[in-house]
Amino acid sequence: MDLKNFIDAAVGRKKADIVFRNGKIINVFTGEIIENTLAVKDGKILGYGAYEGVVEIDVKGAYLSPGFIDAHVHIESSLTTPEHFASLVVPRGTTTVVADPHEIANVAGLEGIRYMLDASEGLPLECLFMLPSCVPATPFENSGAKLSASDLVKLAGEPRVLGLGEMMDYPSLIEGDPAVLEKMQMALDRNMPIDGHAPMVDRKELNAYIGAGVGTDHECSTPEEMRSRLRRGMYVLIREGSAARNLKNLIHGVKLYNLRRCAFCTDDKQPEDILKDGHINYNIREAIDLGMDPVWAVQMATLNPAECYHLKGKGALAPGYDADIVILDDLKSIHVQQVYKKGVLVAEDEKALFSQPSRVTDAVVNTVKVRKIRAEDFSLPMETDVARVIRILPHSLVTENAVRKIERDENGLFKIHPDLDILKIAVIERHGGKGTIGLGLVENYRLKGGAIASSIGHDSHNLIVVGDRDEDMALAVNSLAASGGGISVVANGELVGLLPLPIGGLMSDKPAEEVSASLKDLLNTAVHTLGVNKEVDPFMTLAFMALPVIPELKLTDEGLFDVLKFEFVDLCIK
Ligand code: HPA
Ligand SMILES: [Mn+2]
Repeated sequence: MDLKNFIDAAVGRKKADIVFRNGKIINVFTGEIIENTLAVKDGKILGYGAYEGVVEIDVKGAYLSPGFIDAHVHIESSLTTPEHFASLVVPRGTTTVVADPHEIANVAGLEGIRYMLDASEGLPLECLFMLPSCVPATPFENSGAKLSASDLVKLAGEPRVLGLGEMMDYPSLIEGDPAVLEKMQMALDRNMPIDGHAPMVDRKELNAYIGAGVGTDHECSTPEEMRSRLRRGMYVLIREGSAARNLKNLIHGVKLYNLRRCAFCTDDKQPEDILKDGHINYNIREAIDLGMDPVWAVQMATLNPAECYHLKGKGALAPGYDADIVILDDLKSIHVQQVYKKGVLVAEDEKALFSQPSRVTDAVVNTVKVRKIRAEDFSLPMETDVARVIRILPHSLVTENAVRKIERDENGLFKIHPDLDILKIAVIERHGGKGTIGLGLVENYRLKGGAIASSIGHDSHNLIVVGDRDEDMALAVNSLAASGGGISVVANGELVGLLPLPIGGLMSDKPAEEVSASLKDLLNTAVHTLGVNKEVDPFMTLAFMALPVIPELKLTDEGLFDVLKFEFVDLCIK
């Protein structure tokens, strides 16, 4: 910033670049809403007062808010590249995100993270990154990369790298695992923030976890869990996404005294949910609808995450701060009229005024490396007719470890029974490694007469397929492998739906609206042609079926995993 220019404009010796007149300015430092003129110079806020500007904008009584900040997001979960993700969220008021690229990192390692840095360069959405601390998420799966402290440190100096990403392997941290402590030390030595992920951890283990340097948690699901973290000085990121929705349960846990340590995040939000409901503006609106003071809600989306991640000059409309400004109709609808990024108009009436095509590198395409899968790969010999079945729960990432009687054919192989809602599920290693295939059984998905496959399988992103016909399962997998990854639907031997996700097997290079429309078509096909249970999001459910850190029973490419016992278990019960 040119100091002389700023000072001349601030004292009025020179004109401001832009002046916003007749606005209600939301002051997140004092909680006031101040009717005044707001002035901007060289992309910075000059402040309030009787300014004249080269450009004068009469906002006619609208509210002026600092740009919204998503405190924790996996951009890849939007199924779109950073360029198209920006076009999706900026018009809804989000001007900065703190992103954890562990999805693409599990597929393409450091080159995957570099891709996210390059693809987000120069966008009106400021994408700041946390280095993924758990790649792979656990030792019980085969990912496309393994990242140690000596790997991560190579990116620690990047200007838009903030800190260390969600420390999901909290058992190893609490046990003092040397490799985990080395990653922690790398961040601590650089005074970098460290994100947490520690559902149900409490008491002395939580003291150890926080005292070692972990500063945030977005996995709280109850006010008690929230309180236990706030009491220990942690920031609590209240999550409202497509997969996990904790806002309603937690928002009343935000009190005047702990407000400053509370922020909003989305974690994982699919394009159609962002198009339908919004992004961080949705979190703000929901909080206000549930009775929260509007300025509190705005502060949780602006100043608090900025302070949490040491984002100097962000999160408020104050002298010298970035002119990231969101113009709102009112403090009820939180409808966004216009968005300014560093003083430049970048969105109006929920439409982006910029367009940056996807910039893709070789490191993140052709990442599905798997042999041709055959129907017989899914034949399932069963020693007994009692099995451990993954029972899917509606609108949840948690599954139940159910014991069920199953049918076997004359050769002792698992046989689909028309009256039993028990399907085969498989996880296939696809990074060109061991080619391992984990086989299991799943209940309450309710698919009939086909198969669904996906290359989104948190966090190792191996291929996941569910079905009641082996040939269709093979066709579903081979179809998405041929498109470099994606989501495929097969019914009665025919491929009836395919959403290519050629970037890492996770993201499309197409605009969000197109991706959303394709996903909606696939969803309709899954429900209406294959009869998949409407209560479960067929693709999101599959996406988390291989994540062995969320209870109770999950499946990785190495086999069936009891998350509570934290060990592999047999499919058959003898
Ligand atoms: N979202 C995406 N990836 C994850 C999550 C999550 O909530 N938890 C562990 N890996
Ligand atoms: Mn993930």
